[in-house]
Amino acid sequence: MIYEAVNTEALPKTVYLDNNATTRIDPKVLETMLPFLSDYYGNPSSIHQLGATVGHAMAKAREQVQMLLGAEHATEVVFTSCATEATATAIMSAVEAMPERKEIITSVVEHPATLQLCQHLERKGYKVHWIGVDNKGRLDIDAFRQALSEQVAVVSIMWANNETGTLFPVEMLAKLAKSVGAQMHVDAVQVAGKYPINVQHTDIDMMSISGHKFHAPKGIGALYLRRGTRFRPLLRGGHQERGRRAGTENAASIIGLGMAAEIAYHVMAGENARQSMLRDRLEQGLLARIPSCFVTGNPQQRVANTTNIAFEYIEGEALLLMLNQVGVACSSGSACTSGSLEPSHVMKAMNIPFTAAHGTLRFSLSRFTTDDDIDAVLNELPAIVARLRMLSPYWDNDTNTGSAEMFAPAYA
Ligand SMILES: Cc1ncc(COP(=O)(O)O)c(C=O)c1O
Ligand code: FES
Repeated sequence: MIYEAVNTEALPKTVYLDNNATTRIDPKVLETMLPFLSDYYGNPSSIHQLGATVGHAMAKAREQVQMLLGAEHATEVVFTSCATEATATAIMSAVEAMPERKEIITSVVEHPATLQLCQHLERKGYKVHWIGVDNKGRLDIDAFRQALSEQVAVVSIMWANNETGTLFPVEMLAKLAKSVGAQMHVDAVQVAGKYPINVQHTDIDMMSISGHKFHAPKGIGALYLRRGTRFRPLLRGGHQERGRRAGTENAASIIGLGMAAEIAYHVMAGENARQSMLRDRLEQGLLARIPSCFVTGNPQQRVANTTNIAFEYIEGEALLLMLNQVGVACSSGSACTSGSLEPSHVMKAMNIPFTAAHGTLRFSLSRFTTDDDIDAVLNELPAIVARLRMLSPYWDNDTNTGSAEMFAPAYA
């Protein structure tokens, strides 16, 4: 036997609250894709019927994504392999298209796709203005204004933070960027499909989105590229995507992304109302049942599906493992940083105390989240937190309170 199929029957039923890491593919999306993984295998660049069929389906997908983003033209949508590629394309294009400008503005709470690239460019000699946030995760707008000058090639700021869901006022920031002639790139990965976007009526030049965050497959993304934006491709080669992204297209995933965009567009308003009710019930239920915990980020300005809660004096990793044992999947910090013992860069940037930053859990909902999922967490988590606190050196079981100084008077 060449391969062994995964036995999905063996998978336990999961209460899946990790949708900011990735989402399940919507069955309708999968159904739309399947013919393009079997019968319709032509190359969309070919002249013959088999290729043209794929080309037509991709054109429809481009229009579906155009609609989700509120773009003026479908040709402003460039399909990429993921949002990381879209972001790299946007930032590298801006610095290459305007070589006389040697500065970049970004924030300290970006996803590693942006952070790591900007750190790389810093090592290459670019001046990067790292804009900080306050303890609610709100961007320091004064620092942002001060960093603006005609030396800035690109401003790259996320719309919603993947760990806390906190929204940044990117439309206003885009206006400011435009006033100095800088290009504006927005990482809209955690907003697309969850929050209305109408890019046409903004000064945003470029925007990255990722299919797997809204029920399309992993490994497909798109870059919105406003018509007239000075541009240099990251991948050079064939003429695909009008020369803006070479490489034979991932046709089936593009078609899946289109369908996911169309579904999200239609269900968004209702789902936002439904998910924010579920999210608030989860949040308020946990805050009421568990002492010494608090919500991080800005509850007044955030996407509807996310809550990030710090459970003080215990370890997020231990919480995750124990939740996993009872079939609940969520995450601690962001999936990409969870291999490290350091608290996430987002928690550090908000100055969340050490004893709380280590115990943060992110619950992120989707349109597949049910009332029962919320009940499962409300039923299981209080006892898990209590059990872990009994073992915590920072927790006093007599008074049922914690303290950073209890056993470790000096921690850095
Ligand atoms: C805010 C944000 N930006 C970018 C990415 C990267 O997306 P992709 O996995 O498509 O490269 C993610 C996903 O983890 C994200 O949450
Ligand atoms: S790669 Fe998944 S949260 Fe960043």
